Amino acid sequence: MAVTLDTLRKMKQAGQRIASLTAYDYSFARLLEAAAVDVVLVGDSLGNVIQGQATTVPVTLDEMVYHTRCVARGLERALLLADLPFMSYQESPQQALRSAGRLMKEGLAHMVKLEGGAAMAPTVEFLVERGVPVCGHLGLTPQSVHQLGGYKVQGRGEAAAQRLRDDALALQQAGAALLVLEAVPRALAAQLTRDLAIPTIGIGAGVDCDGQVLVLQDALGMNPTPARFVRNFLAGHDDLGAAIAAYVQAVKDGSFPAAEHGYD
Ligand SMILES: Nc1nc(=O)c2c([nH]1)NC[C@@H]1CN(c3ccc(C(=O)N[C@@H](CCC(=O)O)C(=O)O)cc3)CN21
Ligand SMILES: CC(C)C(=O)C(=O)O
Ligand SMILES: [Mg+2]
Repeated sequence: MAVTLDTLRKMKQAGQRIASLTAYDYSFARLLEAAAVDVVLVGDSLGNVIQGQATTVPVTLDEMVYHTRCVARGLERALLLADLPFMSYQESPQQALRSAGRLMKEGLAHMVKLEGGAAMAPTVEFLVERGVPVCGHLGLTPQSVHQLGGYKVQGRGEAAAQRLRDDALALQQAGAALLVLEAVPRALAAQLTRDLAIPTIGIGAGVDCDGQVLVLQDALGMNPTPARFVRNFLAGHDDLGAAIAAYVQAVKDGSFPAAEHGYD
């Protein structure tokens, strides 16, 4: 049975963890599908791992559409989530709707993800009211790297934690159906996950999120300078399919992430 927004909601309620990985092409999409990955994300991290760029900032909407369409051809059950790239949605709700429309009509995405908090809530509401499922992304938002001053943990300290809580509630209130939490302290992510009705997907946010996501190349040991939250799942496995199945299993049984993959 296909994974839908309703499936994810019910998984949260039942305490079943959501396994997500990125993919950028048909061949890997098939491998993820075979391993029963629940949510396949065509991330703008393709700027880093496909194009070799330093950040996600230069990634274009045309590039996202192309990779999303490639991935779509390899999927059957998984929910296909695609990132809106930098400056394809920040200008106005109308711009966001046009960009999301391309990811869904040409890329065949089921849902789009955008970075940002309360300031993006009117855009989220505009999309959701017009039939576009939206996933939020809070904490370390890589499109803002030049503003954040690097890839650093977010939400440390009471003021920053309160801002993150307010942002999360604003996104949920606006109709977001899913929320990625990146590089935030474990206790804060746990609290957000408890307080929100919508599922949270963590990356460097501890084991208490409703699901986990990693960049595929990171999970396959291809990152020479991995962040703390990365584990190489290819180690000890004979092929890519077994490595991806091990990731799904570790997310489902709560053995990944371990304490060493998170931030206090
Ligand atoms: N291959 C890849 N994996 C990713 O997870 C990823 C991308 N690319 N591109 C876009 C962003 C950038 N991301 C990053 C990159 C580096 C760190 C990192 O090295 N963090 C350090 C310091 C954290 C701190 O103490 O403040 C770490 O050790 O985790 C985190 C997230 C996450 N995203
Ligand atoms: C790391 C995930 C959450 C992402 O946004 C991406 O791959 O672009
Ligand atoms: Mg992204």
